[in-house]
Amino acid sequence: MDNNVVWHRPTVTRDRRAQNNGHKSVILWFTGLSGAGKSTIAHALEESLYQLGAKTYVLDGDNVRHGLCGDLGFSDKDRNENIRRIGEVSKLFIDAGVIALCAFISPFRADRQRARELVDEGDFIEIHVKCPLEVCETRDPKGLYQKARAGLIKGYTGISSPYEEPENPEIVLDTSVQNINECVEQIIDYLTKKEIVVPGNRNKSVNG
Ligand SMILES: Nc1ncnc2c1ncn2[C@@H]1O[C@H](COP(=O)(O)OP(=O)(O)OP(=O)(O)O)[C@@H](O)[C@H]1O
Ligand SMILES: Nc1ncnc2c1ncn2[C@@H]1O[C@H](COP(=O)(O)OS(=O)(=O)O)[C@@H](O)[C@H]1O
Repeated sequence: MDNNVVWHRPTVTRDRRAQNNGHKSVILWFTGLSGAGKSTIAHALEESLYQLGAKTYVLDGDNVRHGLCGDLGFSDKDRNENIRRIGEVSKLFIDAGVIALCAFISPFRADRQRARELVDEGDFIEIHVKCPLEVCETRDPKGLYQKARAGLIKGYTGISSPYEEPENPEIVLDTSVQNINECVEQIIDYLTKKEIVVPGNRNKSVNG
């Protein structure tokens, strides 16, 4: 980085924003196979958090790849860059006081670890959206597994490209067993226990 670029300290800090918002900001990082349910759960959770009055934003692989990451494909290198950019963007979101819900396959442990290391401990909550490949393939909401099996998509995660499961995620959901509401409840319980949000207390600050 250019040595002549100097960080400018804001007066409206993340702590002040949290006080104003009545909740803290964290990164909820959903990782798992395509079709495991990352986007479905992230959007359902966002709906619940929105109803609690929380400021949220979903960053979703399919959407982000239309814009910010529209120049990237699915080689290992492009996936590294995809997750690097999303890590940086999520960091800005939490600085802005927003709960960032990131739904990306993010198949590589090292990429997720790098994203985690961009922020302070406790700010990055890894959620493994677990689901057996056979179930994801049966769901196949976009018909892409079928195309991958037919050899029409090269390097498809779970078929011809690896998925590295998280070793120590903060939260594990098994969408072959738990329904969407149960998954959302489990995350809200976690956020409540960690005093990130205060359900039923829309306007009360969590920071004092
Ligand atoms: N318990 C569950 N949780 C989440 N989704 C479920 C569950 N049971 C069934 N589904 C269905 O599984 C599909 C999951 O698709 P979704 O797009 O959310 O997956 P994804 O992990 O975001 O995949 P991709 O990486 O391809 O975007 C949806 O059609 C959803 O309705
Ligand atoms: N080769 C591929 N591997 C995985 N997903 C793919 C591939 N080609 C297209 N997709 C689609 O792209 C989306 C996944 O994008 P990301 O979450 O952004 O992936 S990641 O691997 O870089 O984290 C899914 O909707 C998936 O169905």
